[in-house]
Amino acid sequence: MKPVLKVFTAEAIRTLDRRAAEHGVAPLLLMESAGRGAAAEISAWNRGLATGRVLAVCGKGGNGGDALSATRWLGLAGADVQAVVLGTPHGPTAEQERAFRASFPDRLVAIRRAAELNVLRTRIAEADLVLDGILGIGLAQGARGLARGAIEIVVASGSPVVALDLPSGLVADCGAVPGPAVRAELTLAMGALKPCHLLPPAAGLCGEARVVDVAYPPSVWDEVSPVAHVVDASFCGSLLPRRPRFGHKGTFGKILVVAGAVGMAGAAALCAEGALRAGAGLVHVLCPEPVFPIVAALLPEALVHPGRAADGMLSPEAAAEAVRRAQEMDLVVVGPGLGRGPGPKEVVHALVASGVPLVVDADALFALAQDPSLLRAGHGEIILTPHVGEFARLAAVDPDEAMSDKIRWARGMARSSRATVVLKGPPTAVSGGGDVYLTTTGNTALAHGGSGDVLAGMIGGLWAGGATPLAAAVVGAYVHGLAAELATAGASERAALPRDVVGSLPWAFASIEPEPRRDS
Ligand SMILES: NC(=O)C1=CN([C@@H]2O[C@H](COP(=O)(O)OP(=O)(O)OC[C@H]3O[C@@H](n4cnc5c(N)ncnc54)[C@H](OP(=O)(O)O)[C@@H]3O)[C@@H](O)[C@H]2O)[C@@H](O)CC1
Ligand SMILES: [K+]
Repeated sequence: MKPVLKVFTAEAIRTLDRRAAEHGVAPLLLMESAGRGAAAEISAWNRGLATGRVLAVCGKGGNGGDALSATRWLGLAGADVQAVVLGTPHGPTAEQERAFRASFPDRLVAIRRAAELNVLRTRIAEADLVLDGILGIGLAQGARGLARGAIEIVVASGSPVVALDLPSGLVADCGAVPGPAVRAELTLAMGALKPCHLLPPAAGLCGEARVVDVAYPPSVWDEVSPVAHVVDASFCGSLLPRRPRFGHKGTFGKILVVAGAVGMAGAAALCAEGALRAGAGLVHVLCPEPVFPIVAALLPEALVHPGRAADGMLSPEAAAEAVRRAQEMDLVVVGPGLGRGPGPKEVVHALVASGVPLVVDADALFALAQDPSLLRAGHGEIILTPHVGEFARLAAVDPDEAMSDKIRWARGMARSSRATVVLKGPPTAVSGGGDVYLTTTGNTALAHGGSGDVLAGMIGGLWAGGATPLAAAVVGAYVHGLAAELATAGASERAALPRDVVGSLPWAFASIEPEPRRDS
């Protein structure tokens, strides 16, 4: 079973182009397939706009050539087309310019200097739809010169924009927005998605992203490695641990949740419920004695143990009990609502040093960040589940950098810490140090305190049930997002809470479970 969508860097795309040329497929052939495919996609997306007044804004590079080709095809199908070309095109883009002029004489104007950009302002005011072909994967930093001026005019116009390959001004390989950038309603990624189509904040400028087929010989796809995979329901379904028909609660895994503090009992309960609803057979909770009755009352299915407490948190003396109980379990989820202080720190350190399999979340990540050498020292199998802020603290990196380049950061931390890293979304990036998997399910219902606690529990539940750490992390993140979508079907994302999401998990899992749901 393969993940649906592969994500490629600009460098990988250039390799595809090179390999295609070696197979005798010239750049102009690729460009023409891209342009024609884009025109068909635009027509399917909005026939009204596609047959109205269409203006292509074209750079001198390959992206401009795509726009010229797409616009020529829209014109041949009846649209009223115009093109503005910035600078002097070269290579296949010059061929596209010739072809456009041949079909539509007097409909193409070339701009050579910034002083001439007023022509673009006038044309754009008359257009129903703008095709953005100013810059594509050729941009590695903020746009300069004519291209920058044109981007600013497109942005100021407020016209509906379809971006070819990517909105001009974005850098293909990450989610950073290094300067002025076009905001598109539809982005037509040529051949494959690039990281900028998925990672914020750039992804927010792409609108709907669709992939247009480019005429690469099929075999060249096997010659380049994707930088990430976007997973889907059938892929996640194939990773689900099996549930033998005659299984019992002992078959499906025993988990210890070490969580909770005064004022944060709910975190422990949500985490334990996530574990149970992900299929764990038995879930024990070790929480500070003062919150023990609350956690027990919140979740009748869990076995709750009062731990020694100080300042409303587990005390350093609870560490020995945590390790003792952990050794009787398949794995431990530690961190939700644990609090920050000497007790939680001691408990986390003791669990890491004991070598038990661990899902490390929330305040346990904080404790780890106080002493990152713990992760470099010997430890058992670990899944780290940081949000961007927790990741930034752990990796000593700027949060914006971690967010916009999370594919690279998730893989890097997985390698340096020998852990499975779940860098939470949107999208969530999961890596065990090799391939990176992106889950794009979910919505803003997950932006409520308590969501992460549910996810950490789910990942523990899947892992204890027999999934590999990587599979548990991928499936957990995917299904958690799916449950948020189900919880908000016909309901508001602002009002759907983590307990609604956790309550939707039976249906979210059902939607990915392969048939038959149980093995005999
Ligand atoms: N096989 C193919 O050919 C296929 C190509 N395809 C299409 O081609 C696109 C890639 O084409 P590309 O490589 O020509 O890059 P592209 O994004 O058009 O920009 C190049 C221009 O940008 C300029 N420039 C650079 N930095 C800049 C800056 N900071 N600020 C301002 N300008 C800057 C640079 O100027 P220069 O530095 O040369 O003066 C150069 O003129 C790709 O995204 C896809 O759409 C697909 O159809 C598939 C087949
Ligand atoms: K573009």
